[in-house]
Amino acid sequence: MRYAYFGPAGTFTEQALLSWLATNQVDGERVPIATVDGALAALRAGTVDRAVVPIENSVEGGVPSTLDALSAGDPLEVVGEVLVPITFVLAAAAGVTLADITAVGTHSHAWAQVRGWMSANLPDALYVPTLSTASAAEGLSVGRDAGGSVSGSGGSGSGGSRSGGSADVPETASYQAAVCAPVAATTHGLEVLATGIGDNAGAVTRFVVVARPGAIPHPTGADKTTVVLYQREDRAGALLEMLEQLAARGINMTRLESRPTGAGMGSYCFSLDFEGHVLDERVGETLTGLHRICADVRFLGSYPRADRTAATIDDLATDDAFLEARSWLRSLRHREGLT
Ligand SMILES: O=C(O)C(=O)Cc1ccccc1
Repeated sequence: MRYAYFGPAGTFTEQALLSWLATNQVDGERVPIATVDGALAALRAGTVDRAVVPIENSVEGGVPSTLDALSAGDPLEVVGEVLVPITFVLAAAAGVTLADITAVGTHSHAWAQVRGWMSANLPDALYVPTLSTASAAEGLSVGRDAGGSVSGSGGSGSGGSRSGGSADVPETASYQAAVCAPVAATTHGLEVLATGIGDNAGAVTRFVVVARPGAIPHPTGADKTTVVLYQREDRAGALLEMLEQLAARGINMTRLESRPTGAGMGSYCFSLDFEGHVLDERVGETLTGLHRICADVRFLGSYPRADRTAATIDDLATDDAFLEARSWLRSLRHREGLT
């Protein structure tokens, strides 16, 4: 199976993919793609079988590019999730010291998680955004000068290419250090100037394994479902009405985000994860309720939880409770001679 991942090699996303392959004891070809959009586009185009992308961080919250790319375009479905503890290092070419650093390159989510360390240790350093943490490290590696700009013919930097490699590092990039995973520093022959520079030692990022429709895994009892809800009209209580559909069936929500639809100021959709599988009765009833009251419900998959924590199901929300209630209604109608 071919797995696209948000690359290049050495990203946290590659670590997520490696962890997924090891946990599931499967082999897979790893295909690095420099953007989340690009990885999902390759999946939609059928050049890969799965795509692994970051969706949520315990410090920074949702990853907008992923949420938006899943919400629009040809349908895709999440078939698994992976949790990766995040440890950042500050890496630079050999010989560079903290005193030499005037600018630091990294992914925006990484920068947001090292702000405290930066303001204590490199308060004047400029932030240079890069497509990923590993591409920041790549920009400092052999074949480039110490300023992170392209030397010789290695990479055009002119954009256009969406696949891995160096095309995402602009020729004008100018930074002397990268915030990246320890493995990215090693891969690109960089020296580590500081380790554990994240402001939150327990930071975890959640990655999803995405497939084209038709690959939903069977229920395990410890599953999550992801949907995007579009409200019918902007009016008081619309979000509450949607969430009531979950609450009334005893469903625990694990993520909720509002995202602009792009249709105009104030037009939002809601991206959410909740416990349970589409084959669970309480989830099925919730989805039919949401379908009834929403303008659109985009189903984005049911999949086993990475932490394998079984869903907490109230006695009144078990499959048996729903089936018993449904058979009660059937017999009532039958008794009345209506069916
Ligand atoms: O840039 C990377 O390495 C990624 O995989 C995205 C990311 C960035 C920062 C924290 C977690 C994931």
